[in-house]
Amino acid sequence: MLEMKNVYKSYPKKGTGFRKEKLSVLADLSFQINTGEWVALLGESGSGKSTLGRLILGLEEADRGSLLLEGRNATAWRKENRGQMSVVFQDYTSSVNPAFRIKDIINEPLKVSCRNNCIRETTKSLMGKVGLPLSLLNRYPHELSGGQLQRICIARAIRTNPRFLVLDEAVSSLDISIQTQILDLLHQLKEEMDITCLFIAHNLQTVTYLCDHVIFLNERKIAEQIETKKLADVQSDYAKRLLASAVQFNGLDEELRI
Ligand SMILES: Nc1ncnc2c1ncn2[C@@H]1O[C@H](COP(=O)(O)OP(=O)(O)OP(=O)(O)O)[C@@H](O)[C@H]1O
Repeated sequence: MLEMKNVYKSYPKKGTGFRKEKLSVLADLSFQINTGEWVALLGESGSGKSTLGRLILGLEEADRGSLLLEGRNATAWRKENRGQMSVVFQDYTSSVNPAFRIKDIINEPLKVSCRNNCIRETTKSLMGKVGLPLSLLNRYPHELSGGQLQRICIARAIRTNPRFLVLDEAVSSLDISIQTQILDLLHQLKEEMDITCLFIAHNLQTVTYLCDHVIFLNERKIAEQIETKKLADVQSDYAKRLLASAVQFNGLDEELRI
């Protein structure tokens, strides 16, 4: 479905005036995601995960390297497949227009992808799918809880029945019990929909629940890519360290609960 080859990305360094110094964020990055796979992208804060997501979504351009979607140049693919790639961001509040009613927020994607053949869901069935009552449709975003609003963002993301979904820390800012509900919802969507997903995350547990593969991003490069069920066999020092800290944390958590 997606193939990234030798991609480089940098940003101008702030405060360097005319010297035009660059901050290199991704360097010589190559990986692929097969159709139907859910792949987690794990890495420390600032390691370039969201930048990578934005390159895939076409919100930013790589300095060099190539990105293919279903074997086609990504820019051409996106033009030909409007509504077939969507995203859910971490910050559900800023990703909706506060002046829009919920029904208009959910239907926003239809404005850009008006090909009727990709619209298979009614607003009603979509609300059922994300587990929300129809009575919310006439409300405004500030009248919903964080968990409800993130469900609305998910409903909007799947409005056009996309083939590729980017979840950029989509559960990170919700409290634990709501996180669990949203993860269950995503799990259900994974079962029901024919969708390929890049799941950008910090938390290893969310990843093991949802994803088939894990990519560890470290120091601008991919440290390792491995099947989730083989996580115990990671080879790179970075992935080993990240796993060890997660296991330690969970152990502590268990102790605290007792
Ligand atoms: N538009 C931008 N201009 C300049 N620098 C940027 C820009 N976007 C990101 N960066 C820098 O690029 C690096 C990677 O940022 P990015 O947001 O991709 O990391 P991340 O792994 O998603 O972090 P987090 O987990 O904290 O969200 C950071 O050092 C960040 O400050």
